[in-house]
Amino acid sequence: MSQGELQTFCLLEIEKLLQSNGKSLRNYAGMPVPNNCLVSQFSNLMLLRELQYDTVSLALEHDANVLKLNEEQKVVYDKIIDCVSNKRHRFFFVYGFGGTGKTFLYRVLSARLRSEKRVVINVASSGIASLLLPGGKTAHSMFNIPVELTEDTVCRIKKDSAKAEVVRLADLIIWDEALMTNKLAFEALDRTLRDIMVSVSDRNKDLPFGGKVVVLGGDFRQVLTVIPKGSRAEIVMASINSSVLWKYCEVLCLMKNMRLTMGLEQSTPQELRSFSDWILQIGEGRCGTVVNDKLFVDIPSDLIIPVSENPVEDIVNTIYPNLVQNFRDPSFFQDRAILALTVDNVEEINNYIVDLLPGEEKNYLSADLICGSDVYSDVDVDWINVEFLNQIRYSGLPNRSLKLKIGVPIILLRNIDPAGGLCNGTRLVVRDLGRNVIGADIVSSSNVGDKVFISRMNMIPSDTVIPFKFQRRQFPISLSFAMTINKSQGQILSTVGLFLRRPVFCHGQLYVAVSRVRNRNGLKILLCGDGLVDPIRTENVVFTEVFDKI
Ligand SMILES: Nc1ncnc2c1ncn2[C@@H]1O[C@H](COP(=O)(O)OP(=O)(O)OP(=O)(O)O)[C@@H](O)[C@H]1O
Repeated sequence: MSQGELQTFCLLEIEKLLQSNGKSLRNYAGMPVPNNCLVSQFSNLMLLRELQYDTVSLALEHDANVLKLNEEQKVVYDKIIDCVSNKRHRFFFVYGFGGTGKTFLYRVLSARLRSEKRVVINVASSGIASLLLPGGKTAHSMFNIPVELTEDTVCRIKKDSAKAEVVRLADLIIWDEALMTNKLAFEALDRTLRDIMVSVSDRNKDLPFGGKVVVLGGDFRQVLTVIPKGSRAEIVMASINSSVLWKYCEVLCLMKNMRLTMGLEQSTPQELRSFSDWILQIGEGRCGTVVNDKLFVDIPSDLIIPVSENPVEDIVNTIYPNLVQNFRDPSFFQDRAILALTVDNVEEINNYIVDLLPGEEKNYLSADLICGSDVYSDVDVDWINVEFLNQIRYSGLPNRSLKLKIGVPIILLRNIDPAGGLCNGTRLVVRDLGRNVIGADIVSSSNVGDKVFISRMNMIPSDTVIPFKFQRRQFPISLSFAMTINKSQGQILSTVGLFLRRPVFCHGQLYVAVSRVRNRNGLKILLCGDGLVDPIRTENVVFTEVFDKI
């Protein structure tokens, strides 16, 4: 690479990082900008990367792992490979609960096709799930899917761009955790692919996903796409199996739990099987008693945490025993968490624990401001003062006030650098509390042990429930002694405490919570509330109609 090329390459990388934080090199006086003549040459880097896999090592990886596929995985593998090899356009949904080996299967498929110099696009609905896929990206960043979706939305991919070229060449598109995404996003991708693929054959404009082989994966028992304040019908109607595309889809089921074999040091196969069956029954609403149209599940007594006068203290003592002594051990927080239903419950537990811990506390405050206040004709913006903005709290947005100490575990709330393992959902432990940066060690997903620095960023929530846009400048993190059940989706932990101050209220929440552990010994549940609470049973919410359309 010449000096000029090297400079353009570096500037493009810096520009990408800045743009993901809402800034550009052009915002900084005196900073050079990438040389336009060289930019087009580099934009094809994406394609180069897709074609530069080490085919020999991938072939070896494939040959070793394809032999390990179980019978049902092999059926799915053969079907997909057959479609790709014979250029038969198909749309599949791989339906299997956590641990049935969906990711393992995607890895074998990707290794096989990439070893043959074919292009595979691996994406996932969440950043944390994308890290598990080889060369994985979030679907929104790969396909430039707009945040606000309507029935006419298309992805922002120009037909003559390098990205369009990668998409055109792709032999297989895999999209994991598909049920976390609104069906409108898949419909936007479908329209975009038809449009892009017309240049290959006119026929493609009439084929689903422009004639590509598309594999979505997920588990209908889990929490479905989140619609703020959405009704049951709205949530069910927003999932992919309510889409016009679903009629083209072939569902491929995986039922054998491959993760079971990994918890064998601590449980017998029978114990693991019966625990796994109990979880599945919860997920499908097949166990419990119906009282006044509500489904209640009995919790085995050995899973229950007895409640005293201070339930927060009870669950903290159970899940984080000898907290003050263990607090300096970096592995102590790595594999355990308390799960709660609401942001308020999560905050109550996090603040309780951080106050218990030794060390100097630093309180980082956000800077909040309303965006474009003159454009809200239907909102009286005069009463939206800074104090009011400071009080806004909801899932996914860091708090106005962030109380931290060295050694506390935190979770990222934004995708900062997916390639470096810094995604929405990555867990870290704080090592340095600077004025403008926080130093931390990664303790979950890929890149465990890496030391990273996190700076403040501007965040503009896209929540339609708030009738105006505002910006919060804060570190994109929150404490993670406790997290919401929805946030825990996709994470596997060894010790989980489920804190139910009120029963679950949405499809999949109880299932997701109880299925985060590797085996039964790792799960404890605390039932409490202001009114009368049955100490051994809790409500389960399952939108059974979602299974009717599979
Ligand atoms: N055929 C197989 N042979 C050996 N190990 C396997 C096989 N299939 C899956 N596994 C292992 O079982 C574990 C669970 O598999 P995997 O993570 O692929 O499941 P999953 O369905 O993607 O789960 P989740 O939805 O929770 O991410 C992994 O450690 C994986 O390596």
